[in-house]
Amino acid sequence: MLKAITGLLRLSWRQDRRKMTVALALMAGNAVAVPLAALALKHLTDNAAAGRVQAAAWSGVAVAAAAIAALTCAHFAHIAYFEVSELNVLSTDEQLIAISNGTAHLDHHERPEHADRMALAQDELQRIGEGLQAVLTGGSLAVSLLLTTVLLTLAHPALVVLPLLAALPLLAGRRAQAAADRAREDSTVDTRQARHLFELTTDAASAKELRLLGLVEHLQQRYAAHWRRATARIWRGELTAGLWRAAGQAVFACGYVAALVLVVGDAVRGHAGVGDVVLAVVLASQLNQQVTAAVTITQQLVRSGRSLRRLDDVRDLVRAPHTTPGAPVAPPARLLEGIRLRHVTFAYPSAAEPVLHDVDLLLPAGSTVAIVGENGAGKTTLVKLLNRFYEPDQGEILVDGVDLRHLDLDAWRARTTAVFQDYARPELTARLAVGIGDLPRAKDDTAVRTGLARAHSTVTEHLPYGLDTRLGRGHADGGVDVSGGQWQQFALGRAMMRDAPLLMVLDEPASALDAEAEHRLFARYADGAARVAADSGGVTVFVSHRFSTVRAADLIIVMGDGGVREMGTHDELIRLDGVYAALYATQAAAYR
Ligand SMILES: Nc1ncnc2c1ncn2[C@@H]1O[C@H](COP(=O)(O)OP(=O)(O)OP(=O)(O)O)[C@@H](O)[C@H]1O
Repeated sequence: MLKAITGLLRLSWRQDRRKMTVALALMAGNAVAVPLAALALKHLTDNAAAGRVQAAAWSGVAVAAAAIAALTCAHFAHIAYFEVSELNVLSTDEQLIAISNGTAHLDHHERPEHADRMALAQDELQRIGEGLQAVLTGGSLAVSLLLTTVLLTLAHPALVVLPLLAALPLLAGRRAQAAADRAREDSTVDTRQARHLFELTTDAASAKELRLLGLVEHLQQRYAAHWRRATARIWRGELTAGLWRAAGQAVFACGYVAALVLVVGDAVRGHAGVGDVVLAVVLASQLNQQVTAAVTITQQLVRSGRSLRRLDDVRDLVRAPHTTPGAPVAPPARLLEGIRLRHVTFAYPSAAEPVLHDVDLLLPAGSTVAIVGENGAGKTTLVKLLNRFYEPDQGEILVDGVDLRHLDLDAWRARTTAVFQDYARPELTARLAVGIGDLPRAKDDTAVRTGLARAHSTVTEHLPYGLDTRLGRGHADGGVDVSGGQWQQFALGRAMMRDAPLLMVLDEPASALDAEAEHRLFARYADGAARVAADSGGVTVFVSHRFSTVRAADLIIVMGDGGVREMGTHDELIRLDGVYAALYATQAAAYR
């Protein structure tokens, strides 16, 4: 908890020192004012009982002043730290984004725990705003408690025990919070499943399939089952937490009653004045409120500490950034030989079996290479290795003879471009949705139009405001919903923004098009690729399931059984009469 407090204070101090100083001063004022009001009340009572009118009047003024200070200081402090709290939320969100994207690796994104931890961190970090309030109120409470203890001891030495008893509800409160948090955590898998099912059943993309397959009721039942399981777990956790809290409060309540009996007894025996009784009654009831508040504050602090630790949980999954052995080498201006995979073996970090085993091949400079193979054969994995999202466990990838691991990663990425199956759908203007393919020229209309022309796309011509059209529904002034095929064209345009890439990956970039349209696209694209290849010797890698498209490639790689099964031109592979020839014949027959 101490780490959470210092972490939150450091974070807030960085946001705005002036506002933090004001807030700290006002909270200190609040801390002192509350017990002082009780002390002033004791004097008021004693003076009134002794008939000292003027002194009683001054004591009355002191009571009023302390009471007003207690009320207003906390209020104005809140105004001072509110903005800092909001900035804290922004700052932790930014940290989360930075951590999640802080490595060139991809594996954390592809692990289910990452989605879980991100969802949890995102949810909980929204509440980090209350963390600062908890720290300041907690600090103020600690000072108040200290003063209250001193004053109580002055009223009767035995009353020093009372604040110690206050520790029990605090400890019980921590146990309670831990139980509630554990239950929440245990239910995240169910909550995530329920959320996914909710999205699936309300998403326009799946609506058709769900109706046709008659799945709606089934999915609804599964959604309800997950939700019920999650809710039951959370309820059990909250019940345990409630029992812990009640037990803690009960112990303190017994001490409170005993304290009052003690002081009243003293007064009856004439050892204490009426003012002392008033002081003890007021302080003990203040203490009760302070303890109740302290329990809540402790819970908030534990939660804030946990929220801050969520950042570390996400950070733990994100592997260290790629390191380059030795000084990074700049990628070649022009490819002369090509990209060679030498005995490459690769297994995903979460899997035991390698997806690629001893793959040995050359993607010649300036060529168009098609990769085919059944689902799960490792085609996408191969192109992910070429982009260095992962690194081979054995073997090496050589770019004109230089190990990819020795190349300056940012410089290599700047010379590659790609369209993946799961392309991004950035809800920006049409211009930016394409332009961000080459950030420095993102707003350059000519460059954007060139990108779209290279992708043979006329997608923006059908939009109401051309390049200025806002895509998607997430805009205050309305946006345009575009189809899956149109999003894909934006992704293609984006990939074509960069001039003279050394590697262009098109991983089923035309899956939203029909076979004929894909074939035409690829044929036209191959012309463009030849032009690019003439400039930079760049390699174009095309992943497709459609053999009519594939046949035009300079080199066709057939993947399967964890490696390359066949390799050659279309004619060579047909002559070979192996897997490719058989699959080609099957697809050709289907189209006839
Ligand atoms: N992040 C990952 N973690 C673990 N295993 C993975 C991961 N990504 C893919 N795989 C597994 O690796 C194998 C190859 O996947 P890959 O996506 O490369 O196949 P593919 O040939 O591109 O398939 P498709 O034609 O369906 O796109 C599959 O068995 C897949 O389940």
